[in-house]
Amino acid sequence: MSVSSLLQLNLRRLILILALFGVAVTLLNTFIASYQVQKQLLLDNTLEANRVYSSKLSANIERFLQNAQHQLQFSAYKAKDHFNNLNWLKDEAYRVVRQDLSFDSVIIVDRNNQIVAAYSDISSGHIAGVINRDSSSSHRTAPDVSAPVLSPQGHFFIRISYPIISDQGNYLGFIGGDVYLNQNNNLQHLLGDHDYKDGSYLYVVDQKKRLLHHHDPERIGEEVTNNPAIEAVIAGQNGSLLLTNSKGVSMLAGFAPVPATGWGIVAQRPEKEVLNILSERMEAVAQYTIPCAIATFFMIWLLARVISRPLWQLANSAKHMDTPDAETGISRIPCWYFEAAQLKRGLSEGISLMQEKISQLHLDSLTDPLTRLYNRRGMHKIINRCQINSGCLSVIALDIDHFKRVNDTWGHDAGDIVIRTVADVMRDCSRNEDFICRSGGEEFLILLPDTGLSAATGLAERIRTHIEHRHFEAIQSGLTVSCGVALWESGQGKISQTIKQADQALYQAKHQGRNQVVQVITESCAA
Ligand SMILES: Nc1nc2c(ncn2[C@@H]2O[C@H](COP(=O)(O)OP(=O)(O)OP(=O)(O)O)[C@@H](O)[C@H]2O)c(=O)[nH]1
Repeated sequence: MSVSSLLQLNLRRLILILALFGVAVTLLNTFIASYQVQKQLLLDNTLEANRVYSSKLSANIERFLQNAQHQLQFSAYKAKDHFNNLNWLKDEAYRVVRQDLSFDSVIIVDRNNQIVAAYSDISSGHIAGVINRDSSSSHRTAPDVSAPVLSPQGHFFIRISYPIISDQGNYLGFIGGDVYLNQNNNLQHLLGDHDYKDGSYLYVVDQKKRLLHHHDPERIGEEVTNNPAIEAVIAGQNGSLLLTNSKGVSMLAGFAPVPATGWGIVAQRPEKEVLNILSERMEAVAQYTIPCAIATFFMIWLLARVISRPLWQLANSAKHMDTPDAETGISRIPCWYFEAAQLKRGLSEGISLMQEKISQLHLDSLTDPLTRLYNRRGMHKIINRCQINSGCLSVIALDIDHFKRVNDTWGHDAGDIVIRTVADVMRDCSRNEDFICRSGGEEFLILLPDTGLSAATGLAERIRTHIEHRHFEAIQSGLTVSCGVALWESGQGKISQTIKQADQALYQAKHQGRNQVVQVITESCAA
């Protein structure tokens, strides 16, 4: 197949190109729409999941702090009755630390801010000292959660304290429980119990934007600035947003404040991790879509073939419209849809009309329009055909006598009617297989295949007699004809020679007085 024929557009290729274009655009649209929708969905879901997670954690921390305060409240209530019993106070400090993992150390302080009892469960065993409760403060009698404090050992902790009030309502001191932010305690369990496999993590900041909890221990205590999530959460907001963190990584952050402490909890996940999931999903979409698209394209290719086939076949048949079996060929083409069927009908009608016209033209070219007898061209065709046949052929040359007088007397139109009537008589008297030709104005030739001289002469006589006794309406009278008859036998020479002989015999008949038949005597064939 040449390059130019490959580049040539046809219906099948046009349908295929259209289908390919349609399938590609649809696929692309599906992909883009699916990508955008899924991306937005994943981002929104992740943001919401982080917001919910940080809110839940915030509520748990609040509950933890309330529980811790309840514990201290109970101890303060008991301690008021034993405040002068140092052993009891030490046992109480020990009990509070050891009864669960709420506190890492406990101190009991008198009204002069002097520690009267203490117990620590952390490895270094230190006591952070009296902090954060100013005895002159108006808050001295209220329960309290301190801001994060850096211990002399460099560890952040908070102190939850509860005042000890005597039955008379006098302030005796307070009991304080320290919770270290890097120790094995309940608070740490709440913050640290997270799965970081998908890149998610959380951190906690205090009001000074310092990191109190972070999966990277090196960053604890670091002050974080220019982080919109931190700014929002320490302002007491609960929400989510897409941000770029201090390392330049795009993060999906959800945040919630802890009202009791003013802390902010931020749970976040790298956007890249979410987009990785999206890529995997899009690959899955492609895996489902592409085979379907290929199948669709294949179906369209098949359909294009089926649609274009009748048109191809009709076009090919139209190239051979002039052949006799063109119409049959077209009628066999299956046209299963309306337009092709219409085209087929149109072609069939066109072919039959054209063939009718061709036949008519062919007939017209061989016949004389006045008499519908063969003209000279038709006559030569017949002679050529007869020439190659074996057997014999008789020739009658016939001429209307004194026809000039008919024209002169009755006019040319009447002359035409006479010529037509003579032709009809010749047709009526001869056989179907005989050929009657109008060889000139009022001259005729009758070719009689396989007919001997006497039979031919008999026919000529019959015609002559018929005309002699006929009344011609157009000229209000009768007329006569003269005939010359000759015989041709195969191997004898040319038929044209025999025609000349018949003409000579006719001339002789005219010369002898007209209205007679003269035959050329040669060796006759069987009549
Ligand atoms: N009406 C009519 N006349 C024709 C036609 N063809 C030839 N003629 C006339 O036929 C006449 C032939 O005349 P001539 O050849 O002189 O022969 P004729 O008068 O028949 O005399 P003879 O043949 O000797 O008997 C002419 O007058 C032609 O004009 C035709 O188609 N129609």
